[in-house]
This record gives sequence, structure tokens and C-alpha cells, in this order.
Amino acid sequence: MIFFRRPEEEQRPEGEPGDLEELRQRAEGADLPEHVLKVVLKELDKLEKTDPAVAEYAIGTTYIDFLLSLPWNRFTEDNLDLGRAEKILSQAHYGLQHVKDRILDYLAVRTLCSLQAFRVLVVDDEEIARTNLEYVLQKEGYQVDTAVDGQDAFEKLRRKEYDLILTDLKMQKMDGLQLLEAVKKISPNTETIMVTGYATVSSAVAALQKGAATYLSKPINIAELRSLVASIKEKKRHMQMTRGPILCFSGPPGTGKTSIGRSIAQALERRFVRLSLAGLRDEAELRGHRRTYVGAMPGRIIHEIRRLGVKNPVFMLDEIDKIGQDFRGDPASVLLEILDPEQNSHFMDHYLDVPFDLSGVMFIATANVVERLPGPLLDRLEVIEFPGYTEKEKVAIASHFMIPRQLQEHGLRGRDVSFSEEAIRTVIRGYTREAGLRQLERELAAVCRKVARLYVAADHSAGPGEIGEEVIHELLGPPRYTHEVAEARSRIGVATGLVWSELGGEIIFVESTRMRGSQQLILTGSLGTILKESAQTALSYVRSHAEQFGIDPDFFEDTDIHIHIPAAAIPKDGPSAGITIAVSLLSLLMQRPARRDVALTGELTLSGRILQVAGVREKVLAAQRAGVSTVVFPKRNEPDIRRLEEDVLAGVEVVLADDVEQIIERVLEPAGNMKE
Ligand SMILES: Nc1ncnc2c1ncn2[C@@H]1O[C@H](COP(=O)(O)OP(=O)(O)OP(=O)(O)O)[C@@H](O)[C@H]1O
Repeated sequence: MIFFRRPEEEQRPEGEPGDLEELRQRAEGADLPEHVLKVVLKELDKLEKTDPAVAEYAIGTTYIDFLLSLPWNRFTEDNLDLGRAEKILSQAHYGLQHVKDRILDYLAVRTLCSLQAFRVLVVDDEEIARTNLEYVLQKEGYQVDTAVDGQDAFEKLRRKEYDLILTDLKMQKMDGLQLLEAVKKISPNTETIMVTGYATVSSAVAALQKGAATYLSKPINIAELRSLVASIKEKKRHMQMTRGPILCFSGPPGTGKTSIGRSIAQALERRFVRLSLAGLRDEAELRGHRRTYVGAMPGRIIHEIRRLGVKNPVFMLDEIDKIGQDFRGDPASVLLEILDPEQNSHFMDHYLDVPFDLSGVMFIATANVVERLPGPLLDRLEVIEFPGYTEKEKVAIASHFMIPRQLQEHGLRGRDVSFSEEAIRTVIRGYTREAGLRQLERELAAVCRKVARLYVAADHSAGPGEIGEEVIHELLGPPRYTHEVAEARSRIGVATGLVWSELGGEIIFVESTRMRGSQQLILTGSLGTILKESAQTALSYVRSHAEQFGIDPDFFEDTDIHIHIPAAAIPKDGPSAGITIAVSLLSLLMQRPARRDVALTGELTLSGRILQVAGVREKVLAAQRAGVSTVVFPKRNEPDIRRLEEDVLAGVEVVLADDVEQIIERVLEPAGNMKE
């Protein structure tokens, strides 16, 4: 349910702020936070003395109109029904249990918080006053304890947490003000109401300055007391209920990050909005322009909040790892201000110029590579990994989720069309090469489109029935991908490697060749610095260990060596190809073909040791997709390998090694009659 305090505000067309009197009336009835109301009234006073013909007048009225149209106090009530949430999350998503569990945990915590009793401590040295207050508050359903003076209250507070302390000001031993000071130190989240006599109003002011929530004059008006405590309870509950975790979904494209974000919003019954940060060039796009010129605008965050009309949507910030390059301003600091729960309760948009509380927003960031994020930002995010899918998972997702959706979208539901498992597998293997599901969904849509056309062309007579492998080939044309590794022969100087990029794992081939020359190492294929250094390290390792491998130690004398990694147009970098380069060189120099179906990954040291690499799961999945039979990983990655599910390892043998020597016999075939 959404609480719209002033629905009539919604109907106001943008850019038509109305006259000053109308704005003033709207401001007074708008239930604005005090600091905002103050700014609005001050601005209105200023405008009253301004000539409506000058630009400042229009800027001012637009600004006030904007402030009035923000959802300062409007929010949706979360639906905390765990069973319902679980159903919604499962309805649209296969697997991803860890993400679903995280959301259900969150809902469970929220449910418990909402059921937690509100605890009040009544402090008064007069027994009759104590008992009366205790009676009244207990009748309201609060859990009430009493203390005879400040000292006693302090002791109780040390043993138990209270939401609220209702204390008399004048008491023996420790008085109300001293107690208030002590409370602020040991339990800063506990609110205090100070009860004062008529003669001590100035002390009440002192109490407010020291952090008391409010004060009540004696004799206490019971109705006033009830409403005060109720509003403090409501405020605390609201803060507790709206504070959300900052989740960061990380993984290759098309693995369900966005769509599960949508389901989370649906489960909580919150509004959903998605903002891609990839194209942002300027800090002002997030934080707004200062209100000094006519075209000034608020940033995208505040803009979206206003558009949605509630202050607690699920807000997806897509691709936070892509912000940064040629970004004017400091992206990390803006993101911190938006995403850090400590800071976002008073987010400062330059246009608004008054803090807006974003703490109720449930931010979900997404990133393809979280390692790119600055440390302080990463520190505050709860990263949830979205790994690539295995072929088995893809088949299940396609048949249970994507195909029914595509059939429906193409008007084919209930028209005798279905896909055989073999057909789905054919689409996955022959027409997609990805960790996620984007391409698969597009290809399935293409099949449905063509089937729809055939169906209509055939005069709606009958559906094609079950679509098999051949029909897929007919409709989509010849396969675009083959099992490139399994189907190619081994060559001298060409080694198969596994790398990891933001698109998931990938297979690469490192080619080496030599020719007469003058000890040059030629490197091509858009290699980055780290990759170039890996190549130099590999060459030095091979040169310094030549005799051990039966290679002529002077092989480099009158020679140039050229190392190339296709596809040349794609920039490549990273340390994990070191071992693959070394094997490619050894294959060349020992004249033994490197097995095409053995893929390697590992950082190489000058002494030939193989160091740990990242992205193990994605690399094994890439090997599976490409039809590699054996993968070589550094021994230090053994724990990562052990964690992999059976499906991921199906059909792939893993060899662990910590030194190049250990793998030579596994990778290089005997010297034969094959040519370079
Ligand atoms: N586990 C899953 N179960 C069912 N469908 C899924 C699953 N994962 C992904 N999909 C579907 O795959 C498609 C792509 O997913 P989505 O757009 O959420 O990917 P993404 O990870 O957000 O990608 P990007 O990083 O490019 O934004 C969607 O149609 C989504 O419904």
C-alpha cells in the first residue's frame, strides 16, 4: 500500500509552479520535514520581494515546486510474507538459491524487528508518579520497567536496552540531565523524554540541547504523553524498517542480475527503478547542478525518486564498475555518499541544496567485475556472486522459463509448439557462446518468430509440434559456433589457454613462431602491459631452463621470436596466460605439438612456478563450452576446484600443478612429423 499524503500534488503538470500564495499553502499542508519547510518558507519570503519578470523568480518558483513534489514522507509498506516472497522469487528464476536466501533472510529479520516489543524505562523518585506512568504505558502495550533515580536507571540501562527513557528532571543522586548525558554515551539510540516542572523550563531547553527527544511539563497530560510515545515509536520503527542492505550483484552479463532485482521489488511490493551508470560522464548527472542558472536540474537519483513518488523503492544502479573512465569529478565519493548507509540518510543533491534521506531506498548495485571498484566502496557493499550457468542449467532455464515466455510473447501459447531438449542443446552449443543467457534468449525468440510466420503462412492449420535439432538448423541457418577445440588438430607452437573477462571465461590460443633475426621478441594481438611482461618472463624462463628441456641453449642467438594471440582486435591483459605462453614456446622449441584439447591457466614465475589465478568457475565452464577435455590449474587453486559442483566439472579432467615441468608430458605430444 502507498501512502500519498497529498495526491493533488501529483496532478500538477511539471513547470507550472503556480503563484506564491498557492505555493505557500501547499508548503504548509505538505507535511514537510522541518528543515525543508524552513528552506521553502525562506525562499518564498525572498521571492515575494522579487520582480516576477526576472529569471530568479522563475528559478525560485520551480525550485519550490520541485521541493514540494518530492516524496519526503511517502513510502510503500513492505510486504513481509516470506512464503509469498519465496514463491515470487522462484516463479521467475531457476537456481540462484544464494540470492533468494539472502532476500528471505532479510525479510525474516524485518519481520522480527517489526514484532519486537517497544521498551520504556520510567525514572522518577516519587513512587506514585512512577506507578501511574507505568500503568498508563503498559496499557498502551509497551514493555515498561521503572527506576527510582538516575543512578538506578543507569544501572538498568547497562543491563538491558531501552527504546525510550521517560525521566523526571529533578532527582536525588543523579538528576535527569546527568542521566541524559550518560544515556547518550552508553546507548545513543535510546530516546529520552524529560519531564519538568513549570519552574524549570530553562532546564528543559538545556535537555533538548543535550539531545533529549522532547520534554513534557508537569502535571503530565496523559493524552499528550500517549501521542508523544507513539510518534517516537513510529519514528524508530520506520528507521529500522526502511534501512536496507546495499547489495552488489556481480557476474557476467545475462546471468539474471536485473531480473532478480525486479522480482525482489515485486516480492517486497516496492517500486523498482534501474539506472545504468555506464554512460555517465559527469558528477552532476548523479548529484545535480547548482541552482544558479535557468537550466539547472537535479541529479538522476533524486529525479527518479521524484518520478516514482516514494522514498523507498528498490533502486538498481547498473554497472557501477563502468563508471570512472573520463568521469568528471570523483565517482567513488559520489557513489559512497549514495550507497553508504552512514552517509545516505542525508544525501546532498546540488540542486535540492537540502539533504534528502535515501536510507529507505534498497540499493542494489550490479557490476561485471567488482575488483575494479575502489576499496572503500567495495568495503561497504555486500557482494553476491552470479556465476555463469552450466549447459544443464541453461537447458532447464530455457525449457521452464524462457520458452514459455517466448511462446507467449509470440502468440504461440497453446498452439502445439514445443522444443525438444536436443533442440535447446543445439541452440546453446551452435548459436551461443556466453556465460549468461542473453544470446540464448535472442535465438529462442528468433526461432519463435520464424515458427509464427510459418504458422500463419500455413493458414493456421496446425502447429509444428515438437521442434527438433534439424528444424533449428533450418530456421537459424548453419551453426555459428563449433566445438573449436575438440574438432581442431594439435599444432606445434600453438597452446590453448583459459582466461577470464567480464563476459565470463574464454578460450584463447597462444601462437609462437621463430625466424632468422636478432634476438627480438615480437608481441602482437593487442596485448596489455601485464601480458607483455608475462611473455618476457616466459621467454626468459625457457632460455634459462633450455638444457633441462633438451633445447639448444643458444636457440635465441640468430633468431626472432614472435608471439601472437588472436583475436587481434580485442585488447587483452592479465597475468594468467603466463603458463600458456611458456607451453607455446616449449612446443615450438621442442618441436612437439601442444595438445589442442588441454587448456592451461596460471601465472608463471621466472623459476617456472605456477601461481594462483582468479575466475576458476568461469574458466572451467568456458572449457566445457569449447569441448576441452583437460584443464590445467595451479595447485594453489585446489580449494576453488573442490568447491565446484559436479555439473561444472562434468566431462572435464582437472590437472593441478605448481611447476611447468610437471605438466609438459600432459600437454605436449611426442615429436612427430607435424609441421610448425
Ligand atoms: N536463473 C534464471 N532463471 C530464469 N531466467 C533467468 C535466470 N537468469 C537469467 N534469466 C533470464 O535471462 C535474461 C537476462 O537476464 P538479466 O537481464 O537479468 O541479466 P543481467 O545479469 O542483468 O545482465 P547485464 O549484466 O547485461 O545487465 C532475462 O530474460 C532473465 O529473465
